[in-house]
Amino acid sequence: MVGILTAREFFITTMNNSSRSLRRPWSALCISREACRRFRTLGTTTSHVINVGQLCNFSSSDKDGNAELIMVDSIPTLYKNQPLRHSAMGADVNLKRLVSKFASDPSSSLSAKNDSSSLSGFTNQLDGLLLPTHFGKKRKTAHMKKPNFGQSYSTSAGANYNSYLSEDLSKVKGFDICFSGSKRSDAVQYLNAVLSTGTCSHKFEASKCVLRPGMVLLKNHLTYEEQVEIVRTCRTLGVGPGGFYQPEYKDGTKLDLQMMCLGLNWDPKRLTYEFIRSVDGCEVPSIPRPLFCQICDAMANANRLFEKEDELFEKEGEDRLPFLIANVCIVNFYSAATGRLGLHQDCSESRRSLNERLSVVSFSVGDSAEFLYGDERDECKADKVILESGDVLLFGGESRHIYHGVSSIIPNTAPKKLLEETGLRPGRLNLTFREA
Ligand SMILES: O=C(O)CCC(=O)C(=O)O
Ligand SMILES: [Fe+2]
Repeated sequence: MVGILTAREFFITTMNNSSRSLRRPWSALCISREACRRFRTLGTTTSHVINVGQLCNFSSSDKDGNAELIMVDSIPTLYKNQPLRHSAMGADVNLKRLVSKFASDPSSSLSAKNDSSSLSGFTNQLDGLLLPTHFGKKRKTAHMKKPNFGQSYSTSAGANYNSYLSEDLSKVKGFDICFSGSKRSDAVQYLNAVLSTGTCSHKFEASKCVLRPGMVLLKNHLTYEEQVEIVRTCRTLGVGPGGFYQPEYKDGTKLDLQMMCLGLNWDPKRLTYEFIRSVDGCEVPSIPRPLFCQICDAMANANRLFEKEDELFEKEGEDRLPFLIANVCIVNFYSAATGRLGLHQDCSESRRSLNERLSVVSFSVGDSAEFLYGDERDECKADKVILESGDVLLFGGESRHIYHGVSSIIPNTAPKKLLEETGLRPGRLNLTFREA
């Protein structure tokens, strides 16, 4: 039940009370920490304001209990008090339309008339409103060739490439998830060799399935363009301050992956979240706005699936995925050779987030992973699913506290086109979003 408007400094999200986990109708204007600070000092005209961590929600509802898009004064009056009349899952579509209109309407750019001087700092941030390019865009079916698992190639470039598979990433300083320069051309040469073998299979039908109550896998949910953008964004952030590093637990054991956190930092030594990264004192980069749209889209899609099941089996909807307002994104890069993550529960989040069993949303990009999940910390008893590039996995509600982990990365399984276009190293990028 969500629509989202991405601008440079804020986004809008609405839900209605058919989202049972939420149990109250609301609509919200959520803004970045920086804008939020300004907002707090401004006051608003909305019925009530709730502060959730670094986000502000402004909420109200119409008499039917549906969400109403309430704009605060700094937002153009154009859509003020326009009720979103919709039933259940139509909300996101309507709001997207509304939001597109809002974003494309020249009269919606904030005029000085409406602005008190104290608002101008914030309203400046609304200039150049941008809708993410993937909004409402039709999914393209990619026809890409893909090698069989474990296939080996005997070109000299192939040999080079395979040697990167066993590269010891702990020695890489300022870790770059992508190749550049001559390494990149070697990799491309290798990929061309792979593509010309003709042994690759097609894939990429978007599909979805409920793996267990509260756990949904959206196959090939992220478009190819989104995957490219995710690699590029993570690469840029990853080489900067607060970027990728190889973390370790309290006992000094290193994790078999490179990690970077966005929004808040997760400290594997203390198993808590922090604003400043204790390992090196770096500030934590923000979560890039387009990712919020993708999370919301995935949540809405997953819950739609539950709704269908409910209709089919006349159930009451207790399997739904409680909605999160993500303020943390943990980005892991697993090398194809050694990347793994033992079975664990995600339990560093706040008591509220855990008690309400708010969903964790996970994006996979690059090589496929063998993902294990189950009720016990026992790999033998765990179920296994392959997560491929573009897949989105959600677990919340009844499945929020499952044990899960990555037993291995399957080499040579990333979409070749993605590797060619981005230079992504052999391995897998995983982004998990949570509400801390
Ligand atoms: O890589 C994955 O799919 C899982 C990551 C994960 O569980 C975590 O970061 O807590
Ligand atoms: Fe996890």
